[in-house]
Amino acid sequence: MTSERFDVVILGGGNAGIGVTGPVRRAGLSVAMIEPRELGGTCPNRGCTPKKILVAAGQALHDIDRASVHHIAVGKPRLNWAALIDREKAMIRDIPSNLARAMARREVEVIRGKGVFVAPDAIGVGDRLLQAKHIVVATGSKVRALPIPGAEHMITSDELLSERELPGSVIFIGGGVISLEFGHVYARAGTTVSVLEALPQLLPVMDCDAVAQLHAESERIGIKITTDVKVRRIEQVGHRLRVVFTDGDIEQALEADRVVNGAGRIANVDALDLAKGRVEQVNRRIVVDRYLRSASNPQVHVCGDAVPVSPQLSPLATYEGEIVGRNIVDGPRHAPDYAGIATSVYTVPSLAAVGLTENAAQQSGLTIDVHVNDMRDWFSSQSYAETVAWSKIIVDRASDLILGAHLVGHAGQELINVFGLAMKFGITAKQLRDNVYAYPTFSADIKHMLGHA
Ligand SMILES: Cc1cc2nc3c(=O)[nH]c(=O)nc-3n(C[C@H](O)[C@H](O)[C@H](O)COP(=O)(O)OP(=O)(O)OC[C@H]3O[C@@H](n4cnc5c(N)ncnc54)[C@H](O)[C@@H]3O)c2cc1C
Ligand SMILES: NC(=O)c1ccc[n+]([C@@H]2O[C@H](COP(=O)([O-])OP(=O)(O)OC[C@H]3O[C@@H](n4cnc5c(N)ncnc54)[C@H](O)[C@@H]3O)[C@@H](O)[C@H]2O)c1
Repeated sequence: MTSERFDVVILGGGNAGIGVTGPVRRAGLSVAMIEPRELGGTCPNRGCTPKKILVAAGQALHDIDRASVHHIAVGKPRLNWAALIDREKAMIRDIPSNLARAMARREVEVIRGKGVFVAPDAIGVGDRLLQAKHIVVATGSKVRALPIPGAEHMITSDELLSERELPGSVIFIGGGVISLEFGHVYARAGTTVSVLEALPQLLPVMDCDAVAQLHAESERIGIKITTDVKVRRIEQVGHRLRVVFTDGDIEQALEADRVVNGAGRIANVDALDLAKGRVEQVNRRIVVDRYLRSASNPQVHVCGDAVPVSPQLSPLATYEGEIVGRNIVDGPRHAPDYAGIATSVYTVPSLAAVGLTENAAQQSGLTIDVHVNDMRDWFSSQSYAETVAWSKIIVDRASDLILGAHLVGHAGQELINVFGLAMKFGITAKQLRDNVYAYPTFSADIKHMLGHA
């Protein structure tokens, strides 16, 4: 086997891998990208983008449900689920080929297959051997396997985005982002939805008061939520599935047409033969330094969901990819800064957040002001007949800087970026209050969310 030489070999053609290509190609380095599936990876093909198309349908059903508040009489909506899935697939169909053209324009050689380490500076893919000055692990994440009997009966978000038949009932194991986002769409479409969460709180990393708002709203639309449970096993019962779990000492069971593994995703690095690359891992997590390089082999860089220590978010994967690309070009100078990264749970209404939760802010030792508002009786909320409209903004009293913002409803998935911008560029609470906003908009309420100085 003759070896080919590249400056950079990237494993994975998702957001992270593609993010690397900009800086390294601008610097004129030769690049090979290895990808076995659709270019673009999870976000455009099996994640954010197709999911949001279903969420948009859920929003439409919500709006129809609220139509009577505006004195609009509508009949019971009928959702053609198969046609919705077809619309979703049609909308994302061209993304991989568009990205292939973009990679060709950047003169990145895309190689089809799965890459594995064969040496600290070499990757094998099919019958090719690629030697590289820099190797980038951008292989994303995969659903965390659950070690329970009957785990093989579970499906994942991949199937939820593809199945053309709307199930009558679904049990989600795990009360995280994926379960709640799909659970809201399904519940609005008429499916009976149950969520079983191991911890006392849904979305354990989010602000507990914000989660309480979303929890109540999820129950209002009919989702049955049980927290603090231990799932024991899954059994086939005819054409249905039964999930057996314990709630305290009491064994209980729920039955449904489908059971979904929504119990988290882990870095997808266990099939890479990391030992041959001299890449240290602990519990199947690559150990990285602050520049996103392997702690044991600095020729190897890691970005996106494959990084075990940063949130699994699509814009963050692109950002980390760009950081890795810049470090390859400039040497190890650029470390990621995760402050001010806004995120949203795309339920209807959404839960949007940036920065510290109140608990984390309390523990930071800073003196904080916490502005909490139930905004349901504000004019903007009433105009749009919002069912929930809630905000918590946390401000550092000494510097007047925003430490965290948590919004449920009230266009939070858009407004959160204003708070993210403020956090990143040091805009104070006073400056946010002093800004003149277009009126009437949800953004104009930012002034009032911050209370009076
Ligand atoms: C259902 C769902 C919804 C989501 N919604 C959102 C959202 O709304 N907002 C948000 O910010 N994030 C969302 N995410 C998370 C987001 O999709 C990921 O954080 C992001 O796609 C990660 O990008 P990545 O490049 O690190 O990994 P990926 O996009 O997964 O790319 C990794 C690529 O590596 C390839 N690969 C694997 N093994 C090898 C190998 N051995 N050799 C070569 N290539 C290999 C894979 O085929 C894959 O294409 C969602 C995720 C899911 C599952
Ligand atoms: N809107 C978005 O930005 C978005 C959307 C979807 C996914 N994502 C990303 O994908 C990642 C994976 O999503 P996810 O929803 O699978 O994970 P998650 O980490 O959001 O939630 C997993 C949940 O499952 C619970 N859990 C774990 N083991 C369990 C068990 N045995 N029984 C019951 N509950 C259990 C956890 O306590 C947690 O609440 C997220 O962390 C997120 O970063 C982001």
